[in-house]
Order: sequence, then structure tokens, then C-alpha cells
Amino acid sequence: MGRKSCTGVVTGAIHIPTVSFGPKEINTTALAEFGEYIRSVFPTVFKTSFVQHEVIGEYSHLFTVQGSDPSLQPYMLLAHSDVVPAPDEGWEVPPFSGLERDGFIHGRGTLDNKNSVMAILQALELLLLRNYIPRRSFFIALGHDEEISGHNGAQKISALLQARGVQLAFIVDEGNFILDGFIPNLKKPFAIIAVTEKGAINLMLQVNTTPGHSSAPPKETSIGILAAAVSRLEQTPMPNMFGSGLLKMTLQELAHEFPFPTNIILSNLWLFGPLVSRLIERNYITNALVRTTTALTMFNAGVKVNVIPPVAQAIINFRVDPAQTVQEVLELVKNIVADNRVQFHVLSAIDPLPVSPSDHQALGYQLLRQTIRSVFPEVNIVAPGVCIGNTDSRHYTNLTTSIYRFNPLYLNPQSFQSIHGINEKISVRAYETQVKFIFEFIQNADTDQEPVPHLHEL
Ligand SMILES: CCCCCCCC/C=C\CCCCCCCC(=O)N[C@@H](Cc1ccc(O)cc1)C(=O)O
Ligand SMILES: [Zn+2]
Ligand SMILES: [Zn+2]
Repeated sequence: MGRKSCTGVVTGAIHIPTVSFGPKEINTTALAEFGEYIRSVFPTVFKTSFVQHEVIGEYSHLFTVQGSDPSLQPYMLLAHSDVVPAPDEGWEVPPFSGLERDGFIHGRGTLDNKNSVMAILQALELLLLRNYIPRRSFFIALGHDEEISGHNGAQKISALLQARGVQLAFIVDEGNFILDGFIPNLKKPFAIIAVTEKGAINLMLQVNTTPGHSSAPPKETSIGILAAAVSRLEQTPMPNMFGSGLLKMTLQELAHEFPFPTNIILSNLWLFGPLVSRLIERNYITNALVRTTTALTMFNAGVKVNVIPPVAQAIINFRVDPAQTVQEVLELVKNIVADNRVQFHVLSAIDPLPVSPSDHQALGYQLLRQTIRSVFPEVNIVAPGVCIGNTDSRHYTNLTTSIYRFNPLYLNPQSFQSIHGINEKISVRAYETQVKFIFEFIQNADTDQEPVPHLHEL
């Protein structure tokens, strides 16, 4: 590693404002600077003969780490260097200061997802400095536009690897965490490895009416009609799909961690399912686990204070439950709106992702589980689950059927809110543990079948 300390490399990374503002608005200067930055702080990664580095889509990075045993199928680690915007207001410290204070590194990207970019490269740097040569080849793909689709980063890397005939044993990306404090009465943390992710629809609703003078308004305007339509959608939740998916399995695995009577209730979901599903939907975070969510995210109408608006538009972001499809959700939406003056334009849509295996033969899942048990011995439960957000990994389904979304970090409801919110921060200890996790994971992945103990200790 260069002259910077272990956490110094992260503060430097946070300082570079690699913001994805909108569909075509990225900070190219910052992204270029970020590329230079990783070269400077991880010199060994960039000069090792068996590590190949390529820049894809101008600002994404693909590393190919050649293993010594070509019979082992390669895997891939993902992360992204872009971040969502961060207005200064409300932050304890400016979001791009990268300040380290009271044992925390503060700033946009400390949890999503520069922590992973830096931890992956830092773990590799440390391994290479110890003359480590992997048996199993692996790729590291660092996207630069995950927050606005991944079309120029992940999608291009995926196409390139496919053209090269690469098939992967598994992929590990950001996503779920070791969850702490999300379930009332459950004091112990538990790790959820996401084996699928929800689908998504960005739907624009539009109403056109005849413009005119505001002094003699019609009974209804485009704004009024549209507002009523979106309000109906907000007030009519999509059906509760509890029981048809992975959550039931997750809760059954958690059951014995709860005190009486919750342990009995969760062990008998055949009887208490309706009760549990009602409790889950009361909290807005856990609600996202049982249904397709409806978020009104943009509204635009009106041209002048005294003109009846000719057009009103709203964008609604749905996250599609794994038990439903985009088509099913769109049908429900049309029935709820039930107004033929409202036009529907699907801006983008993706069905929920396939479910990756989590059985005893699932190499990627078992390696994650093994490494969680080693690095976080206090975590008793490791269970498969659903990622409620979308990740770059969705662009790689052509390369593998085994995609796991897991950050080796603790997350509580407050830190969950800081992701895309304010006061995003990571403790120095958590970051160091993430490096340790990846350091061990890479070595554990050298196994040909059964996981084996790693060679180097940090
Ligand atoms: C019993 C279990 C209780 C579990 C409680 C649930 C806790 C949730 C924990 C973690 C979820 C954090 C999800 C983070 C990953 C999301 C990454 C992200 O922000 N992706 C963007 C990608 C995107 C998609 C579409 C776009 O047009 C732009 C960007 C996202 O918005 O999903
Ligand atoms: Zn992210
Ligand atoms: Zn994000």
C-alpha cells in the first residue's frame, strides 16, 4: 500500500465527489480522479503480473486475478464507486469531507459503496504484499454508474466477459447486511445473504387537459386528476405476499433466537402467519419485505400562476415483490387508478431476479457463511433473504446463476436511513473488519470443494 494508513485510503476516496446526478449526469472529472487515486494507494495491485487491469466504459474498472489452478471456476466480487448526491444541509460533517472523527469515517459513500471498493482492493493489496497467489481465479468489477442504472459500467463488463466465454461459479455484491435492531424483541444480530432482489418499475402517469385562463377554471384540472390518481395508488397498498416467499423461511430460521412466546409464534407460521404478516407490514422497512412497494418520487405540473396547466406528470417507483411480475403489478395499478384520462408510460421495468441457490452445495453461499462464522463469531444466524434495492449484480445473470448480495457490516435502522440519506458513516472498526472479511474470503475461495482454513492471518 502507498503511504496512507488503512482508513486514510477510505477518507481520501470519500473526498472525491463521484456523484451520479441523473440518467446522463455523472461527474467525469471526479471519476477520472478516482481511477488515479486507486492506482496511487494500491500500487501492488497495479504492478502484480498476474493481476490484469482494464478500464471499461471509461470509468469502470475490471481486475482479472489469475489463479494457479485453471480447473477451478472463477468468481467475481462487485462494488461501485459512484454515489448519490448529498446536499450539505443536515449533515454533522460535510458529506465529501471524508472526515475521521470519534472512531467514524463520515461521508457519502461510506456505506454505499466506496467502503466495498476500498476494502476489496485493500484486502487484495495486503494479500499480494504477503506473496499470496490465489488458486482460484477471480474478477473484481467496480462499476461507476450503479446509482443510475449500470448501463455503461456493469452492463459493459458483463458483455465483455460473456464475449470472452467467461462463466462464473458465483458473484458477491453489495446488498444485505448483518441486521441489528430491525425486529422488536430480537436483541441478537443476524446475517441475511440476499439470494434475490426485488424487481423495479419506473412508471410515469400523465394527464393532459385543455389549457385556459385560471379566472374561470374547469371543474377538474390535469393537476387535480393526477393528484387523485397518485393518491389512490399511495392509499392502496399492493397485496401482502407474505407466505409466498423467502421471508417465511428466514423467520423460521430466526424463530429460536426469540424469547417466548415469539419463538412459538414464528415456529408455527402455518397458524400464526396472518398475525405475523400484519405485524411485519406495520413497520415501513419490514413492510418492504412483504409486498411490492409504491413510492411517489416525482411530480411536475404547471407553467404559470394564472394558466390552467395543460399537462401534469408524476413518476412512481415500484419495487416488485419476488412473488409478482412487472405485468401483474401494472395490471393492479391500472385497476387502482381506474381513470382513462390518466396515461401510463413505463420508463423502465425489471422483473424480480432469479433466486440463487443456498443449499449445502452452493459454493458462494457456503463460503460467505463460513467467513461470517469466522469473522463474526457472535452472529448465530445466517439466512437467505431478499434485497429490497437493486444492485449492479442484476446485469450479470448471463454469467452465473449464483448471485449473493451481502456486505460484511452491521446495519441498524438508523444507519439504514443514512444510505441515500444524511450522516452516512462507517466506524473505523467496521471498515477494518470488512477488509479482514474479504481477506479471509478470498483465501477461503481457494477451496476445490469443502471450505478449508485460510493460509495467512491478518
Ligand atoms: C427479517 C429481516 C428484516 C430485514 C430488514 C430489512 C433491512 C434492509 C437492509 C438492507 C437493504 C439495503 C439495500 C441497499 C442496496 C441498494 C443499493 C441501491 O441503492 N441501489 C439503487 C440502484 C438503482 C436502481 C434503479 C435506478 O433507477 C437507479 C439506481 C436502488 O435504488 O435500488
Ligand atoms: Zn450501492
Ligand atoms: Zn445506492
